[in-house]
Amino acid sequence: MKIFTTHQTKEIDRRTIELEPILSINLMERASIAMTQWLTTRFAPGVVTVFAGNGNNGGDALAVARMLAIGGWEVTVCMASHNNLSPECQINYTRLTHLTKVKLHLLANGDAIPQPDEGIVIDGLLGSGINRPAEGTVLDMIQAINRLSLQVVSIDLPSGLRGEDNSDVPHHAIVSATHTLSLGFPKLAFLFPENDHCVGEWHVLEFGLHRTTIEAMTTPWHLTRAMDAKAILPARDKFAHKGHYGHALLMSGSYGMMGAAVLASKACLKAGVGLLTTHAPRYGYEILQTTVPEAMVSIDRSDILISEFPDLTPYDAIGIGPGIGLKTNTCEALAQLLDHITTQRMVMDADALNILSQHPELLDKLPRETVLTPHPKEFQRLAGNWSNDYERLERLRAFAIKHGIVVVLKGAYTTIATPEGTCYFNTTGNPGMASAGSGDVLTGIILGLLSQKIAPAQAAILGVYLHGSAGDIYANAESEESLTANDLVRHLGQAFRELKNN
Ligand SMILES: NC(=O)C1=CN([C@@H]2O[C@H](COP(=O)(O)OP(=O)(O)OC[C@H]3O[C@@H](n4cnc5c(N)ncnc54)[C@H](O)[C@@H]3O)[C@@H](O)[C@H]2O)[C@@H](O)CC1
Ligand SMILES: [K+]
Repeated sequence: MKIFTTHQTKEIDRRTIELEPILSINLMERASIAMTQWLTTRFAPGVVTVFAGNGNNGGDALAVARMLAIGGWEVTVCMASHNNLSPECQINYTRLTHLTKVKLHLLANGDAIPQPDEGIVIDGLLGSGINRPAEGTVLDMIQAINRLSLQVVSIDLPSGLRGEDNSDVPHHAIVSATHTLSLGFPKLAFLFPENDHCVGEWHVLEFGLHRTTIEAMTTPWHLTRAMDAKAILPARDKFAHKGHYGHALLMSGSYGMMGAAVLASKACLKAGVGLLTTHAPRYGYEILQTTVPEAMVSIDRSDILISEFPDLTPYDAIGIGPGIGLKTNTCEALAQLLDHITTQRMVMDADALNILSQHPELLDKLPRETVLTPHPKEFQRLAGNWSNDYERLERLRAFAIKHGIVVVLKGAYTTIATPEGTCYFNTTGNPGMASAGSGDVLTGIILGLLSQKIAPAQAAILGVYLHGSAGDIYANAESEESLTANDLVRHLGQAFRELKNN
């Protein structure tokens, strides 16, 4: 699903009005009907306090207020004034004033800001038209809303929040919503951890924007829904043999860190690879042979770390990093590997990424479309610091473009950036997955998918989706708290099935 900028969304609104064609006021009515339907399926009729601004976000709010009043709700509306309204807001203001049972507070008349202690609040003060941090009366209303202990439903955006970059906006100048009803598309800002305090649960409401315009408009930002991940999943051939699904080489483990190699190996096998060879230090031999009997083991000359790599000819894809440590011999083996790799696809994680940040000259040797899977700290070591989430996203895109690689930045809404600078935000997963070994499992899954000749960016998108989905399946059945990396491996089968049946 595409994520557009606020500017693009306005253009889509405009083209819908022109090409459908539909009057702007009627498009607003359609959006307001979609929001009212959402509200009435979620809440029983009761008390609602509506805060409306003077632009089209306020127009939406006034239309929703009218529809709820007609539906039997007890409606109070609060506005700064009824002057300088946008044309659509003016029409909806007039329509609302015909309903005598709606209580209207105009702060310009000296009315106090209502302080309801029951029902729900609708926030339609500011939407995508915000052009400066909120101030004056609007800021007073935002702060009044935030002092209430009621559920707040924001129209399109929590008032005060911009669709993209919010680096100059203080938290106290944004409404803290319980739910945000995003019109047409999600906003980029919803996906940033720094906005978690204000966005609440967000929901995208469709209201019939112009299809062809949406299809033709390009954007670097996408959200991966089940149908997008499913489209990547290749069908399995009835006459396939194990060579069909590729031979993966996993280079993983060191003394005391063999668990990483076990988890990544298991995950790679569960992701459907044909054959797996795990290259590990000598001390890892028995561990791997007993815990992952399906994998072949290639033994390093070193007892305790990886210091070499096997002949690469048989392999379709290589995964390196989980638990390998940062010793000089291992760094040298990695540098050598990068000199010898030919057609193999590659995924690098954990200590392999730390080696890259210690030896940045190696970044130039990465084969095009190598997949790196850093968590934010690892990415910071690779690419430098950032001061806000928007800047972090820009840095991620720039880094992927500069080095011609696929970067998987892990976290809530794990973001996959391609060498072309396109970003895919994942929608599965839960906080229970921020635990030891979770990353090793992801590396194994992506390695398994790469071996099956799925293109690197697609393998990353699908792998991240399945990994999160396995976590969600477990958390729904058990709990987030008890989730361990092994649970992710165990539920990968169900994650595949759910995706196929979707
Ligand atoms: N084509 C349409 O009619 C549609 C518009 N939609 C709604 O329209 C909204 C955008 O409407 P607008 O572009 O009118 O913008 P807004 O309603 O977001 O706000 C614009 C008004 O607020 C003022 N303003 C900006 N920043 C301010 C600040 N910090 N403090 C105080 N006032 C400030 C502006 O000068 C302007 O008067 C969307 O968010 C959505 O809710 C939806 O109804 C969908 C269709
Ligand atoms: K709003």
